[in-house]
Amino acid sequence: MTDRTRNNARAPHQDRAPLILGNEAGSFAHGVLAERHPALIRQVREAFPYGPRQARALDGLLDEITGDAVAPLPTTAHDHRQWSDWGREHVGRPWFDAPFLWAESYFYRRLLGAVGYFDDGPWQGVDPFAPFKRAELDGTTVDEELRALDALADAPAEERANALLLASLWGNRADLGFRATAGEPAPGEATPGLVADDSAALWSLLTDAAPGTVAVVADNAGRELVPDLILIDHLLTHGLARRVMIHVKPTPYYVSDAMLADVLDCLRRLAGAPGAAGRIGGRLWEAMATGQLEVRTHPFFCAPLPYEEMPSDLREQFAAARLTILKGDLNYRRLVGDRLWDPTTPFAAVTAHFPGPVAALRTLKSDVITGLERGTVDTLERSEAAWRTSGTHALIQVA
Ligand SMILES: O=P(O)(O)OC[C@H]1O[C@](O)(CO)[C@@H](O)[C@@H]1O
Repeated sequence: MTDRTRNNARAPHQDRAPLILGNEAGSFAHGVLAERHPALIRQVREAFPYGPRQARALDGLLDEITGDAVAPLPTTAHDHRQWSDWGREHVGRPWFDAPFLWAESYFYRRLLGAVGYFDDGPWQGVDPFAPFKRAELDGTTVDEELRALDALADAPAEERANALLLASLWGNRADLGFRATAGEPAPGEATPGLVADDSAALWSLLTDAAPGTVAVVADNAGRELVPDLILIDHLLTHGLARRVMIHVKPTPYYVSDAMLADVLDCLRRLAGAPGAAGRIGGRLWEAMATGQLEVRTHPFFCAPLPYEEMPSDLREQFAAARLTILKGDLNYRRLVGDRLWDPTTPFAAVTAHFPGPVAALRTLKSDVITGLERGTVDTLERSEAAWRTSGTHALIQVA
């Protein structure tokens, strides 16, 4: 048992920070529920020639989320019981009054229901976000990013490692959910900056003297997953990890979140590229075949719950890892709790529930933040109003 598994007590700050709800007009959370979700329904409706039943269901969901109370899942749904348990306090009440994390997660579940994702029939398992993910992965930006690997091939190992870590970190900026609202600027247009940088602590946990298993909890597909896979290749080829488990979503979620199909698309994209990228793709393909790289998934990854409430089978997997790398904003919210923390609340305190060493690699795209120095917070507050949510800033935090 590690120190962390023994230290399962609630962080002392846990009960003091309020949960983020969607009902404060002008807040980031309210904007997501009031603007991004309706825009996303319209985009999905246009991206497929859905039949009348699906179109009606999407229109109904649009009406519901913009005015009506939260409706339950149909009793025939495979996960009806689970969601009625999770939604006991929210079903029948306004969408905006629910915790932001719950409302977003349930929205994606309902969207999948509307397009028939779980129903018997030809639309079963058709990812409503696949056209957006595919367009991004096929884009020329990915070509440029892959070509840049050639220049890095001869760089000293440490420089290369840090460049790949930063590429994986900033890959989180390319989140398609951000693009749902027309006219919203793409994240990261301003000068990027790290608000916390524990990269030295991260590397110190990964030693080639006794490499262990590294868990990577992936976030977005495409332009985030490609650099994640490249970083994983670096860990494996330099003996910094004996095995890597990459955890992905079991069903489509938050628009661009990665599933197994997306991992395979990215591997094909890499393997089919010229130069260093192609070699990396070939090695990763082989690593999958030998089990050195393993894709895993779990229903908990689409649950509206913080990691503190993860089930024991997942907890055991993370406890066994030398390091778990959690990618992205949503994983961060679920790691520390979707709460309006004082930004100086220690990251180690709010992640004490996690069963093993954990690193968060995240661009800032929601109000949640912990572990900052007071001076950093003061500078950020003076410099830019939207530093918490615009994706212009990022962090690497380790505990
Ligand atoms: O892909 P990421 O980095 O998890 O970001 C998803 C983010 O999108 C939002 O849901 C808004 O749509 C954020 O609140 C959320 O955390």
